[in-house]
Amino acid sequence: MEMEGGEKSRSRLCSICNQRRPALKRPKTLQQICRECFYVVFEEEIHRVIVDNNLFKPGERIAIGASGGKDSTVLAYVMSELNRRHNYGLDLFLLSVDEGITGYRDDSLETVKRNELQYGLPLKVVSYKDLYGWTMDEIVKMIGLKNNCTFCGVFRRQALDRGAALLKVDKLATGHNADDIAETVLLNILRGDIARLSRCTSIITGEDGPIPRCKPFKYTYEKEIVIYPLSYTPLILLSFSFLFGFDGTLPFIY
Ligand SMILES: Nc1ncnc2c1ncn2[C@@H]1O[C@H](COP(=O)(O)OP(=O)(O)OP(=O)(O)O)[C@@H](O)[C@H]1O
Repeated sequence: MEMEGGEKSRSRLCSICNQRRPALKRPKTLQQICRECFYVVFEEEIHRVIVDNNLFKPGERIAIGASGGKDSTVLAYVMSELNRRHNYGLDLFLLSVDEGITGYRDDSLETVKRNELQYGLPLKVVSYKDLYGWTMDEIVKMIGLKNNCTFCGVFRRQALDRGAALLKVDKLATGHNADDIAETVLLNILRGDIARLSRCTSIITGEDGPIPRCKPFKYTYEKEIVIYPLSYTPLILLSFSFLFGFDGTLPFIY
């Protein structure tokens, strides 16, 4: 995302439609494109990933792991749009895990509750307190801060499986993006964990477990996920306005 000014940028046109002024340089391809073309290519690339990898079958019930963060919020919106536009025939649900972390998850759950209404997707919240009898705050009081992320990660994984079983879904889609996967690859190399290294880039995992998981954003750059809600969509913009302090201007515009 580079800002440029002056005569040179004014004379350029979007390299896709060749009609409008470019609004951004795509971090992924370095193409200079307009806002309108950006949201079309962003959504269509995800559609291609879904189709080319047979991520879903018509009639399936799919839970979207909804943390209230940017990735899963954009994923919920894009999946509900594509499901309608391309007639995937999926029953979509939002599934949130409330770890019981005061000042963190309680805030982001408010975003998920807004998404439930805005996108018209039923929401299921499963909490550590209900599943395990302990909130994460209570666990930290007992064990301290050391290793608490490891506990939380293991519990969350299990809680997502339990929530998915309660919703009777066929698959769980998560908002893991290309940057997350690159980070995991590097971590596994540093740890020398060959088994995980070979698994961590798969777009579908856990097919032999209770609920297969998939990553429709496997090839999507984090920067583009951040740009997407700013670039067009009124509904999703509403979800993010409090995060970005959106004032009607696009920071990446020339
Ligand atoms: N509490 C949660 N409830 C439901 N799903 C979750 C939760 N936490 C994480 N996930 C799922 O796992 C994915 C990866 O989460 P993680 O926290 O590692 O990354 P992130 O980049 O911060 O994602 P996000 O921006 O969606 O919060 C999320 O996109 C979401 O689909």
